Amino acid sequence: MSPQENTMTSDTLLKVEHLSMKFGGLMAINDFSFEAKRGDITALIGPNGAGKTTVFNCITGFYKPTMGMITLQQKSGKEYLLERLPDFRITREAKVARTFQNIRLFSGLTVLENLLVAQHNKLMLASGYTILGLLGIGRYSAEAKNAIEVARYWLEKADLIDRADDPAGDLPYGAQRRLEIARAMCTGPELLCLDEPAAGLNPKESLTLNALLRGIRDEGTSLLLIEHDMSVVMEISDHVVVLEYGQKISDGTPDHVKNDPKVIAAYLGVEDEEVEQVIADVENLEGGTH
Ligand SMILES: Nc1ncnc2c1ncn2[C@@H]1O[C@H](COP(=O)(O)OP(=O)(O)OP(=O)(O)O)[C@@H](O)[C@H]1O
Repeated sequence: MSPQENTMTSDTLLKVEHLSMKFGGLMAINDFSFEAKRGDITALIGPNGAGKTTVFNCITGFYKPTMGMITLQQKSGKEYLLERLPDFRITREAKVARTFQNIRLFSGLTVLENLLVAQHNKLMLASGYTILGLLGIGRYSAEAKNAIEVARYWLEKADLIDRADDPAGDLPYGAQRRLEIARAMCTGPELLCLDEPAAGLNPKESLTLNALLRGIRDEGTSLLLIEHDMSVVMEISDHVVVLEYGQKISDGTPDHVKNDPKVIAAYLGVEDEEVEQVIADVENLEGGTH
């Protein structure tokens, strides 16, 4: 491993350095480094099995990496070494929220209740963990009111306010995805990690999702997403990082990555020496269609 350089600037939100993750004999992530800037939507892409979810699981504390360092710098300048924290502290203190590939809502609770459960920690703290606190004496009732305001705010943003009292399980698939994102936002994250948010969405739902994600970024929460839907990635990302076989093969703007021969080769599954031929073929095809 090369010596660590301290290149954190005030706009660096997340810095992943020399990350490696081994499962038995399989090196799923191999010396992977990248940075995500505050205020950006950063996309992590790559073919199936490239290691994207493993990177997410290391950032959010579900896995402890075999090697490497993951630093999160909050707006206040406070830094957290995520690889050293248990997952609940990554959520609560470092303020990293996530959603999963499979929807994980409380389907029997209403849409609003799902958002209030997300704020449970804050409410319990305000109660002082006492029965008098819970009965509304002290800070609890003010916090409970605030929790409903926060929930309302994100329901409006996610275009779900009309469904607030319906069971979450009754919502269409795309609306459930937005509810998961709204629920994560109720925890007030600095970084929101989304694992394939557009999976299974129809084109209209996909557009609504794009608008929600841009809105979240514009309000000051940075996003890191894994996504297979390239139209979503190219449309909303500020920065794209590409993984193949656990290693970084490209890193830059959507336009840079889209035209990178290594990325084209990885997605088409061709050998490096065949890339130039593939690009020439693609250019010929494009020429033929003008
Ligand atoms: N808990 C685990 N135990 C053993 N191997 C694992 C584990 N998690 C992931 N892997 C392996 O690590 C490699 C990377 O998997 P990962 O799920 O991170 O890829 P991915 O890029 O997210 O794939 P996909 O796009 O298909 O979701 C794969 O070979 C996978 O089988």
